[in-house]
Amino acid sequence: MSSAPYALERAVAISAVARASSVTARVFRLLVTKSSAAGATVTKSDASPVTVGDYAAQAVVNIVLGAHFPDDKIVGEEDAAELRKPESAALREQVVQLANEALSGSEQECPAQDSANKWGAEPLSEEKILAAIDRGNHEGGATGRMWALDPIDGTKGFLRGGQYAVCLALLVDGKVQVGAMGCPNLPLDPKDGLPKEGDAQSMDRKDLGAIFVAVKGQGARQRPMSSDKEEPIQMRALNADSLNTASFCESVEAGHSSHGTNKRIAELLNISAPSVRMDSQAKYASVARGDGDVYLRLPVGDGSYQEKIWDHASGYLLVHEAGGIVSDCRGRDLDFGQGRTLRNNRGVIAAPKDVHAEVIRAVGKALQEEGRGNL
Ligand SMILES: Nc1ncnc2c1ncn2[C@@H]1O[C@H](COP(=O)(O)O)[C@@H](OP(=O)(O)O)[C@H]1O
Ligand SMILES: [Mg+2]
Repeated sequence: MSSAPYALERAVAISAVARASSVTARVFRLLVTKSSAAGATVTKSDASPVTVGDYAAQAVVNIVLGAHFPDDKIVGEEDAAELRKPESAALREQVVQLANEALSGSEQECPAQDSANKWGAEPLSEEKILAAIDRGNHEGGATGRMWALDPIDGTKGFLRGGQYAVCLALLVDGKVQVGAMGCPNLPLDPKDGLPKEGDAQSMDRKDLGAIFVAVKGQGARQRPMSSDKEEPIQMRALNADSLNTASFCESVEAGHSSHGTNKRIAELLNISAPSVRMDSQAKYASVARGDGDVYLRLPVGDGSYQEKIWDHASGYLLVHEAGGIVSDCRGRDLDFGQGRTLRNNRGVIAAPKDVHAEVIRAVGKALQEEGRGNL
């Protein structure tokens, strides 16, 4: 193991994300109905895949973290309250089984050196799995060590067979120090193109699945889901003269980010390429490796929605370490030390560092035009 700062945290985060990503990919395959016919569509049988996948992935990550860093706090999206209800018995059983399967996986499947299985060789009891899920209920804050976890970010993408991400980040005194993101449906090489959503054959492509990892001050890298061959990644370096050649990405969901405002910002910047819509923090990974350049997440309506720290922490560090800046729509740094939400920020803008200020000027102008200059 390297002696670089946060080397152990980095390795454990990769391992946790790899194990959790294998759970989510398995859940998708088990619980959706899928025909093997060419071009067949994937349709989900009900809403349960995401629930089972979320809980099992959060249990796995929290158990791996707990085994290595028992004193660290965890701010996770899920808790086990629903799962503990008598009527959830069947769901609970699936979660326990899936989590135990992922935790017993061999080192080959999860090459990040936690094969010692510090949680023990025996399957964990139902109560231990539920308690592990509930370890994610920390309130966050500006002091100490804590992990932010989104076990399935981009729930809607997951259900559609589109993009989703398992996102984990270590915050120390409110600053992101380590970020790891598993993107099971993202091609390793962007030239291969995104899989067609919901297309069974496309989902079985062997070139899909990447883990992105960054440590503050040590750069950003990507690696395949199933090997430890890492490559550095970098944003495209844009300047004022080339900004009009940029491409930008945004959420698929019109309720999560104002598509109209995003479009106007692109117009103001003379960007003519249409937006790329993608679910989850895979957007951060995509711009961090230069598939696209700018990520626009302009709030809808009065901007009262508070973004969640687990929806941005790992992506924020990836982009910073790949040569970019991530801020809110006024250009303020994201403040991860305010609890479970980014309550001091509104919206999110990620761009290469030399053009970020220019993008923020266009954001301000577009919001003024809409009478939302006070956001
Ligand atoms: N009104 C809103 N504005 C912005 N983000 C929202 C939102 N409502 C939900 N979200 C968040 O948007 C995330 C998905 O991001 P994206 O739209 O980029 O795919 C969701 O994460 P989950 O899918 O983990 O619930 C959810 O936390
Ligand atoms: Mg999320």
